Amino acid sequence: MNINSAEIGKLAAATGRAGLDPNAAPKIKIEDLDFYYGENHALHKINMDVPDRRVTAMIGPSGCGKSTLLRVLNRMYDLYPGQRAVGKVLLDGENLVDAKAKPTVVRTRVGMVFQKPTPFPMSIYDNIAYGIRLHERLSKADMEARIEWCLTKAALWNEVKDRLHASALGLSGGQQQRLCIARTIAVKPEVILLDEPTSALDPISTARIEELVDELKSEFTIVIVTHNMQQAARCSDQTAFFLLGKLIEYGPTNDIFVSPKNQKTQDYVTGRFG
Ligand SMILES: Nc1ncnc2c1ncn2[C@@H]1O[C@H](COP(=O)(O)OP(=O)(O)OP(=O)(O)O)[C@@H](O)[C@H]1O
Repeated sequence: MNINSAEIGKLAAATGRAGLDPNAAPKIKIEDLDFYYGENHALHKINMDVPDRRVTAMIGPSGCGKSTLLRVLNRMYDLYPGQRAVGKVLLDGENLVDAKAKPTVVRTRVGMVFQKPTPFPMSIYDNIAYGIRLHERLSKADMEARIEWCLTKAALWNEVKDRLHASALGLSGGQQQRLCIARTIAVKPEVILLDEPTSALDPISTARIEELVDELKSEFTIVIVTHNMQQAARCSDQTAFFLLGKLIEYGPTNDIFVSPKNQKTQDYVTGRFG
């Protein structure tokens, strides 16, 4: 895609951003993180602070390690033998990649939404109740209240409230993705990871998800991987640019798009490579 840097700069500068409190502790502190797929050294000494209740975008060309880093943040790699992380990922000070941290607990605190909507082949209600029941025992009334709460947060309640017991597979792609976001929110995570959440969606559904991200950041810390420069410029407060498994530049989104310090960042955000 040919990207107009002036246009993206305007987008980045125009988005209302609260700015960071320099005294606030980061929600996630990544320290000297390396990651290996067997012999393949995919991430190299990543150091990065993810601010609390802000949107952090990860950008970079295919294969630079964005999804790998996202998968480290909720211990997804544990499901695959031979994959290992070395270093620290501190969530409020607790090292998530330490052997002592339980992956199931980590995944409750750090939820993930994937590229393609992945509803379970069951009702809308059960799609959400399923995850809640793994962690909590709620009365019927409390379960119903929780389901309404998370569907409202995911901007889907009005569209589905009269068909909660219909199959989730009957929803449109954009509605399915909002259901997946509702399902993630339902267990009250602290961090939400979004891996190219709109790449399978049409422009209207994409706009709704972007609005939703903006609303959700008042309560959740959000990390989004995107190939869409306009989306990163529109949605995020902080942007991290990766190349070949290394973090090249990280800072306020306006700076990354308008006045990057590194020539490689400049080349990427202006569409000169990648
Ligand atoms: N399962 C795997 N086994 C071995 N190497 C892998 C595996 N998954 C990814 N890699 C390698 O790790 C590196 C980073 O890949 P990753 O998927 O994190 O990149 P990415 O930036 O998310 O790319 P894309 O934008 O295409 O999704 C690449 O060199 C890739 O080939």
